[in-house]
Amino acid sequence: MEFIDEAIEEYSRLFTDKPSDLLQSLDRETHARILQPRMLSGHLQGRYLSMLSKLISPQLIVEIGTYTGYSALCLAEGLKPTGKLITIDINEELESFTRSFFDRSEYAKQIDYRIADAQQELTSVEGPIDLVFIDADKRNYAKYFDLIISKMRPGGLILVDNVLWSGKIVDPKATDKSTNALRDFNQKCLEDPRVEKMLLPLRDGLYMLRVI
Ligand SMILES: C[S@@+](CC[C@H](N)C(=O)[O-])C[C@H]1O[C@@H](n2cnc3c(N)ncnc32)[C@H](O)[C@@H]1O
Repeated sequence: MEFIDEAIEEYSRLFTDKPSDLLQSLDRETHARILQPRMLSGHLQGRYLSMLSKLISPQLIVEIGTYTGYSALCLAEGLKPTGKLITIDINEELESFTRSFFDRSEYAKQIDYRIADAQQELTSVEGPIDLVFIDADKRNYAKYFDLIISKMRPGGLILVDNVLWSGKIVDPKATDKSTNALRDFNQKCLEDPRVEKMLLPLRDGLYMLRVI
């Protein structure tokens, strides 16, 4: 399901800053060479992540689900000069492709790319975390949230991607495990008094959770 009319989306892209040459190249190469390129955040969401990160000016960003690194490079644009971005992905087959783009970026020294299962890796990440982007396996979103919430800086931001799941979230006929897990996750966040919440219908749905 497309949430926004294609012409409106195209107009929005026209009136939004273009991604860097490196990001445009990463987008093209991912579509040409890597399976499931739809997973890449893309132009509009990427610029949104970059702008939020610049507003926060984070010292520590944690990303769960690197894929080919598009969102990581967007989020890194807002890092403090001494800041660090930890990005975790379980898929070692993407490592050399993704690392080659990180290495060519001006943020190369600030990006700590880890090939690991996020649940295990997150236990060793120390806070305070200023900004989190959860964008991995949907069925474990609640576990990721539980693992990071106590490490967040008060006022920090947790962003969660795909929470509308191509519209399946509101389709009563959709009862697969990922859809149900996302419904439970969204409900859990709604009921959690530790976060302010805003579900933004950008792309596939971005849940914005500000830690109180
Ligand atoms: C939607 S993609 C991430 C897209 C990326 N954030 C972007 O916007 O360009 C999801 C990624 O999560 C990774 N993933 C799935 N299960 C994982 C796990 N248990 N631990 C770490 N990464 C996982 C997948 O390998 C995949 O690359």
